[in-house]
Amino acid sequence: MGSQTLSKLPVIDFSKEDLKPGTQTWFSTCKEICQALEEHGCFIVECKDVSLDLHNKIFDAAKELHDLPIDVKMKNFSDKPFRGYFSASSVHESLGIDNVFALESTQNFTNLMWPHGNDLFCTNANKIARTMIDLDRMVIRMVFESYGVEKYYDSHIVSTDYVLRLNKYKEYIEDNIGLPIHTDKTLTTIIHQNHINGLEVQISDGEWVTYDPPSHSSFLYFAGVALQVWSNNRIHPCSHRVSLSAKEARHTLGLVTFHNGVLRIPNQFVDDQHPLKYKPFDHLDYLRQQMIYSRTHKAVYPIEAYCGL
Ligand SMILES: O=C(O)CCC(=O)C(=O)O
Ligand SMILES: [Fe+2]
Repeated sequence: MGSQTLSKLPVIDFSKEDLKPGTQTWFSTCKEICQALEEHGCFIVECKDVSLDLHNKIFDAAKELHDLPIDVKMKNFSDKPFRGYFSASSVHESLGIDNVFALESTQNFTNLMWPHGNDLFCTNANKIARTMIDLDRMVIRMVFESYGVEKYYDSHIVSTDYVLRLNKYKEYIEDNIGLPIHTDKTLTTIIHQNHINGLEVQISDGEWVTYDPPSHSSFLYFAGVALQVWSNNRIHPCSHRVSLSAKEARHTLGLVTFHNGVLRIPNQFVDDQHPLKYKPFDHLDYLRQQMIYSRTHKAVYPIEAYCGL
């Protein structure tokens, strides 16, 4: 953390005092965000909202969670994809707090994991989730304003589901693949990590770049496939992976968002140069079909095959 070298990933500063709707800083930041999403599908955000104390406490709490017995962690079940416990490799484990916008969900999750309660976990998970949701909403608002579709912002937010994932990658032993190369099947993903690097992102010229957060208040923002569909292909998710090399476990928090219902492409994205690329997109159905497809074909279900025109 705290690399002084110039980042190859765009870094967007959200800590400026005058970053308020209508200001010059707001407009220039909106432009930077859309450029970053169109060019790379991701960017680093520097926030001012995460204290070092919260950063440390949430990762202590995440460690305590992952130290629970496996049969307890597996109680974190959901019939919807990407919401409950899963393990993507021999060194990876992930739990999810579904509908994390509601404090009650974090309380229920905490009580499921610790029947005698764990206030420290609940309070800090709720705090970091609120920060990440606010960040996501601000980015989405800026994206909608930039493309001149702000009238759809409120209904879009109402239809967004927020899930907080708590990921652990074991220390490096022999297999260094924490998460294989993928693009996110979400609408958006925000990653916050402890002091162990490992997330690598493929930028637009094909180069793989390690995410080295500038501070404890940094986040990596990713566009998912649903944002690609929504933007009629203006925005593309980028490939990324997690590689392990450290002798210590890597912990990350991921706020993943999904569209609840059918996502339609705003008319503003369609013209002679940009013909309509996709049918209305049912995100949950796509995730379910994607899981079935990947099991039978051992490959990702291409979005064009699912709902391309
Ligand atoms: O944990 C990380 O660093 C990345 C996680 C990720 O890529 C994902 O959950 O899709
Ligand atoms: Fe990812």
